[in-house]
Amino acid sequence: MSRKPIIAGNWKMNKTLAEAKAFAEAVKGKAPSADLVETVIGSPALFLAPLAEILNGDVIEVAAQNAYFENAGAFTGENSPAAIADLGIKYIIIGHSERREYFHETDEDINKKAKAIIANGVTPIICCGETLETYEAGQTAQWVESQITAALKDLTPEQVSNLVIAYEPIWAIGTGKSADANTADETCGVVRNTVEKLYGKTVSDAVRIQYGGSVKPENVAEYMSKENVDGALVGGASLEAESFLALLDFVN
Ligand SMILES: O=C(CO)COP(=O)(O)O
Repeated sequence: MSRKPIIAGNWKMNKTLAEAKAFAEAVKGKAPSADLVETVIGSPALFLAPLAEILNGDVIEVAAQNAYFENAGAFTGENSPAAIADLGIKYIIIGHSERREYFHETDEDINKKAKAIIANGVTPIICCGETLETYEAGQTAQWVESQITAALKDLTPEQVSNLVIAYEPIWAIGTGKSADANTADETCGVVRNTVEKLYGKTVSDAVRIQYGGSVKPENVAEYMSKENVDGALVGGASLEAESFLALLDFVN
């Protein structure tokens, strides 16, 4: 089964407008062919429009880092999936552990967001992952299975086939302490088996699963060599243009 690799940067709450634009100008025209790998920049909402404009026609896609689950209304401070879709944005990251922890997002919210995003023709990148405590208690598989089952509730097989899921162990995010490639492969395998149990093998063979947590140019190829790892969701190492582009070198 060959799934197209997908490398996505997640800038989190970093950069000014000038820095975001300079980054886009620096990477424009430099990513490998979209036949080999999909390349995505996850930007704060403020910079989505200028990034989409600079990268219009380039192989690099832009992703939002969040969206609300309503298309309009009295929801001060939120951004709708409809408005994000209207900018030509292809992906929206949802359920990141930082959103779950600091902004109290629940599995139910994430499921509603997934549905609203898909209804607007955008692909969600749905994050899951366990705390250090859960990992050390040997409960990772049950935890991730439960998060994924809740996030996918009521989605159709076709919708799930087109999704991207990111497995990000919380203990490996921004810590420099990455899960080793076999552990990442094993838990991405748990995600795939969960999808298979819910939707069957055709769907689980199609869904793309990223690993995230201290991925760098030096270790990305090892993750990408694993059966169940189809991509990476990268924080720190996606912030500088040179390092971001170096994450794509594994295709050569
Ligand atoms: O949370 C992450 C990406 O969403 C991972 O962040 P780091 O790559 O900085 O560990």
